[in-house]
Parts: sequence; structure tokens; C-alpha cells
Amino acid sequence: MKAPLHETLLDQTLREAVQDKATVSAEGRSLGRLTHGVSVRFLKTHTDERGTVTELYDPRWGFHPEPLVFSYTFTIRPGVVKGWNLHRRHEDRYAILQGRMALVLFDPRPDSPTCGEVCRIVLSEHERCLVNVPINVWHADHNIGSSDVVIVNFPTIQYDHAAPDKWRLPLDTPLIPYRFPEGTTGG
Ligand SMILES: Cc1cn([C@H]2C[C@H](O)[C@@H](COP(=O)(O)OP(=O)(O)O[C@H]3O[C@H](C)C(=O)[C@H](O)[C@H]3O)O2)c(=O)[nH]c1=O
Repeated sequence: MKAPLHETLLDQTLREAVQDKATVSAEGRSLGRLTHGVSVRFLKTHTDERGTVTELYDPRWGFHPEPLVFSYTFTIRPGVVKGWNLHRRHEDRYAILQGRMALVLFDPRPDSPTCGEVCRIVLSEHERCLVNVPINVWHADHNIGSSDVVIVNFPTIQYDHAAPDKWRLPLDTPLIPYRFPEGTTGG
């Protein structure tokens, strides 16, 4: 269709443009819906001329009803995804120490109000946080930064070396409506 003669370049370009939708509130809170049962707690980093201190987990915060029983750390190399994974008997509770990671969640639980939804939460060393992954929720941890991601996990049960509570699907499974960028590696 030919543009009317009186139409300016501004009109022409704006006609093709798409306005941003709101993604955060005026207070900076994400407007995206969290997967049912997921909580995020931002962790305060104290910085001085010597370095930093960040408390990672304190049961007194009331962040999660299950006690602290086990902890380990894992890393993810830049560009790599660990996932898709699901736990049937325990929740993960991640605290990010270093890097930038997209935690992608897919909720397949039939009784959940967010059943069928994908939720993407960005964790970053610049605003450290603690986040839990409920039982029976698929999750993939994507390093979207340029340094290794370092996570400390406080799962709700101890690791069972004989029968790990871990179920896997391939990254490109057609069962989850989320696509990683072409060429993303992991598993
Ligand atoms: C968790 C764990 C693992 N291992 C051994 C078992 C394997 O030989 C090796 C790698 O384990 P896995 O493939 O489970 O690790 P990740 O793929 O890094 O898993 C992590 O990323 C994904 C996205 C998650 O969902 C997990 O909760 C999180 O642990 O470490 C142990 O010996 N002890 C442990 O506590």
C-alpha cells in the first residue's frame, strides 16, 4: 500500500513500530507471573573497599517451610544450558553467586494454576537472589552471561547417589513450548 503524500517519515516509521508493553512496576517489580509455588528473595550484598559479604540462607527469613539439610555448588559455562530437569521428591533452592542465568520453568502439574505456563527468571550477580524450584516443575538453567555461572543450591533433601531424584528431557523437546537460541548446547 502506498503511503499518502502528506505522511511524514515519522508517521511512516511509527506505523510499522511496536510499542513496548509494561514488564515492571514503577517500583521495579517484574509483572511476569511466577510459576505457582516459586518465591524469589533478593539478597543484600554488603560492599566495602575490601570486597563483599552476602548472606545466602537463613531459616529465620521464613523463605521456605522445609529445613536446611544439604548444600552444594554447581557451575555452568557461558552459553550452556543445564536442563531440562525435574525433581519428583525435592525442591531446589538456588542462590546465585556469580554470573547471569535465565532460570526457565515449565509447569506441567495438572492441579496448578500455572499449569502449561513457561516462566523465565533472570538471576544475576548484580542483584543476587534466592529462588526455589517446586517439585514436578521442569527447569533449565541457561548461562546468558560471559563468565561461568556459580550457584549454591540448598535442596530440600540430601543427594541420593544410588537413585538420583532427577528426570531429564532434551533441550529441544517439543513437549515444552520454549526454544533456546539456535546452537545452544547443554543437557
Ligand atoms: C547434585 C549432585 C551431583 N553429584 C554428582 C552426580 C553426577 O555424577 C555429577 C553431576 O550431577 P548432575 O548432572 O545432577 O549435575 P547438574 O546437571 O549440575 O545439576 C544441576 O543443574 C540442574 C539444572 C539441576 O536441576 C540440579 O538441581 C543441579 O544440581 O555430580 C553428586 O555427587 N552429588 C550431588 O549432590
